[in-house]
Amino acid sequence: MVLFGLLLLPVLLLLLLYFIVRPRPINIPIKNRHVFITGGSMGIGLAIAKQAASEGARISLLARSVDQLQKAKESICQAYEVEVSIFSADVRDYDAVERAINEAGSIDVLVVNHGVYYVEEFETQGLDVMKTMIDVNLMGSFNVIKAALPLMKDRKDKGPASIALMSSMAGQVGTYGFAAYSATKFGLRGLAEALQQEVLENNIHLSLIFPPVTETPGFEPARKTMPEITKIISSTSAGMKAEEVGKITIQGIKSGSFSIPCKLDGRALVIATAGLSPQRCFIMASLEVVFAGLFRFVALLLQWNWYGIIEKKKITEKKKQ
Ligand SMILES: NC(=O)C1=CN([C@@H]2O[C@H](COP(=O)(O)OP(=O)(O)OC[C@H]3O[C@@H](n4cnc5c(N)ncnc54)[C@H](OP(=O)(O)O)[C@@H]3O)[C@@H](O)[C@H]2O)C=CC1
Ligand SMILES: CCCCCCCCCCCCCCCC(=O)[C@@H](N)CO
Repeated sequence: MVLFGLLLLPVLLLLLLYFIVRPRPINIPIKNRHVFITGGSMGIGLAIAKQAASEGARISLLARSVDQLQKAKESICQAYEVEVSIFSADVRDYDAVERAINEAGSIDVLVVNHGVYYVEEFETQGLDVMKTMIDVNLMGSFNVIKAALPLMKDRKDKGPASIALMSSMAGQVGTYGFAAYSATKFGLRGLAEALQQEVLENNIHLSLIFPPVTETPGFEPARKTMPEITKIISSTSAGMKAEEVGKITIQGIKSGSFSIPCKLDGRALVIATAGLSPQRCFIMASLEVVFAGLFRFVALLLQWNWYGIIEKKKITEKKKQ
């Protein structure tokens, strides 16, 4: 009897969530569709492009450097028989972005991946550097989506479409040395949550990807200048290769996930920071409901650990002075 009761509760929870999760689950096809990737000329963006190409998508890449775009196109065309178009534009320049997108034609999957990161304590980082991150990462994403949305709504096949935004684990938890960067990535979450409510009727589905530190051309210089404390805290989650993040991104987009973690600890972080984000998968929704308290506890343990590290470092720094 007790056993029956114990089994009934989870079954009821699963059943209830199965019916109430909104938006409803969706699958977004990639094959033969037009995938437009900003920051697609290298790093994570190029890895996403290659994964999409391997699944038979038509690819468009946008970035600034024509040289780098050309190289990216060649490396994709060498490996896969797909159409690749390249567009040189700065995401901060709305007119240039609009021209590129209009030329590329109606988009089925828009991956807003471009981004810059300069890691430094708030006090020493210049306002100009902070503004650059906000302009590129945040306003640049607004520019791209603003320019693409009318065309996306007008797409011919009316099949499920995707807007995927590249956030970061630093967009789920504020991280030492990442004040401005974290702000831009947290900002993307607000954008995605709000926009999802507006474009669902157009069969457009939002995704946010949350990678840990990833080996890319852009990360090399960032690692060199990173504060010691940032290195320690960010290594809480092991680093990844761009190719792995590329695969997971396309997989996540296809399965219509709103939040796309990149590893198991990333999945735990999604649960710990679920808030009022949509969750389409009733099984994940059940895990969130059941494990919310436990993961909050783990989060508090992590904060205990991080603040301990910071305190120790500051004491040894003072002794050196
Ligand atoms: N690497 C990491 O550790 C992590 C990265 N991320 C995020 O993933 C995304 C990609 O990062 P990653 O691959 O490392 O970056 P890279 O620096 O390796 O590549 C960045 C890409 O964005 C383009 N880009 C940069 N600025 C602009 C601009 N103003 N206008 C148009 N395109 C631009 C670059 O081309 P060009 O310079 O020619 O314009 C390039 O194609 C970013 O949003 C980043 O924040 C998230 C978590 C971890
Ligand atoms: C409850 C479960 C907790 C799971 C562990 C949480 C670990 C958080 C670590 C934060 C790391 C942030 C790295 C961002 C790197 C980045 O975005 C790059 N652009 C930087 O160069």
